[in-house]
Amino acid sequence: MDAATCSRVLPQINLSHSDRRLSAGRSGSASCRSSEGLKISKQLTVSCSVASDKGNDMFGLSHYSKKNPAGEVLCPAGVCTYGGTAVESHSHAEEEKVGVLLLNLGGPETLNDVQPFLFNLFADPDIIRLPRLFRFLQQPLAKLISVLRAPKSKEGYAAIGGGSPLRKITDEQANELKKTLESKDLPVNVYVGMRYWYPFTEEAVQQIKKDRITRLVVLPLYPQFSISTTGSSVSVLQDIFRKDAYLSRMPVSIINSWYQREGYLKSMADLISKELESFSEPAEVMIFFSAHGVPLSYVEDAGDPYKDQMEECIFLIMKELKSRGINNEHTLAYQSRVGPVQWLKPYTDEVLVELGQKGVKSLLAVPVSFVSEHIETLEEIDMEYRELALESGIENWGRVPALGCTPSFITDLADAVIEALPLATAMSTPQTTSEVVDHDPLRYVIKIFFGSFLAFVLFFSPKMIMAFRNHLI
Ligand SMILES: C=CC1=C(C)c2cc3[nH]c(cc4nc(cc5[nH]c(cc1n2)c(C)c5CCC(=O)O)C(CCC(=O)O)=C4C)c(C)c3C=C
Ligand SMILES: [Fe+2]
Repeated sequence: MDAATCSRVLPQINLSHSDRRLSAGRSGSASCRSSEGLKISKQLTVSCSVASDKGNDMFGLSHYSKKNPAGEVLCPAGVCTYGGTAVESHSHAEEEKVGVLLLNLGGPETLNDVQPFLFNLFADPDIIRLPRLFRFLQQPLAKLISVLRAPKSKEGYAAIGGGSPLRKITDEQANELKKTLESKDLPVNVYVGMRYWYPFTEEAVQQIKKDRITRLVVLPLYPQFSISTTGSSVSVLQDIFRKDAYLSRMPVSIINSWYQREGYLKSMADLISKELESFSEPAEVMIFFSAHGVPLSYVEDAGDPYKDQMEECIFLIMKELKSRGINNEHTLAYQSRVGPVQWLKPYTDEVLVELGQKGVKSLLAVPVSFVSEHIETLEEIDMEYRELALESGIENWGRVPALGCTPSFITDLADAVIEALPLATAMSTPQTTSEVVDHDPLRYVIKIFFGSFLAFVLFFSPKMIMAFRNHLI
């Protein structure tokens, strides 16, 4: 187990752990924009908790925010600020130093990174959601699944050049965003914090603290909110912030989702219409939106707004295309399922086969849940799904590139930051009752005892093992 994996195993992440990871000599801090802090002379208005309520109501998603175990306002759509007491900026006399923190998933940079990266991913309780009783099994299970999954994942990463391009692309987006904000008279430091690989979110936050940032906008690079992506990254951030006196007082504004922004929708429509032109008969092309899936239980049991937001996003992109006279047929399907449970349907591979059988001859694949090229665009869509589509009778295949550093898109992100900045309030939250209860040793022993018994029955039943073998190897 390397230093990264080891530090991930620690149940409570705090800044001293990330210190250790930084000193392990990896290049994590390189991505943090730590240039000399830039200053804003104008005094910013500080918002109050009304902003978060508005965010929830606006999208009708307050059911999920109520489920936040810490009892905090975590609105899944729009800009979210913290419901606690609005804290004014650190000092009226001091000048603001604004930071923007881009949150992303992270990806293995070499084939040797693949298994520890997968371990970090499966050790995330927002990715494998075990009942409370089984939580202590999270890390052994993550180890088991990451080892089982690694050979298939390595094949995929080998096929796209031996590692994920995510870090490079996210760094480029950070640079472009910084330049664009500067051109709009907002000097900022832009930081990159990854959830499962370098530079980890903890490292970025460490740098934010060192740079004495006084106001922060958090921008997850996922257009739609899911518990498994933005939700997970924001939880990590909350954990770090609530344990640190300086950070817990810092005004923060989190942009939980931004799929409904006009600039994003127009940028997507631009890419789609441009790509349609490469077909001999553009009007005959089926526009095939392929989104990363999530297990069905996220939506049905946990109230994940991801599916609703995805469907609304597709509706809005198609509306924009229609306003430009593009009236092609379209469909939405979900890709990249992992493990033995049911995921959001319809599945991309099954729909491609059906469309081929129905006589669709031209198809344009549009990755829609992520804004960078990554393994699931470069390998899964460009190689696996393309081959499947051609075998199924589709003759003309195209794929829309991810937004990456498309200027109109970066400009829209910059506008989103500018709009979110005045809404920032302190993130400070007290420790929750459930966290306190977890420290009761008797309850802990009882949980371990019954949990082990149930886990043995469940995980080592032949059905379960077959399910993992079928899907994971
Ligand atoms: C909106 C985007 C994403 C959602 C939702 C999401 C949920 C999710 N993912 C897994 C399991 C894996 N994801 C993997 C890679 C991966 N996932 C996303 C995005 C979303 N995931 C991206 C951008 C990437 C690629 C990173 C890169 O290196 O390029 C992987 C590893 C690759 C593989 O083996 O297929 C796994 C595993 C789950 C279980 C999940 C929801 C619960
Ligand atoms: Fe994923």
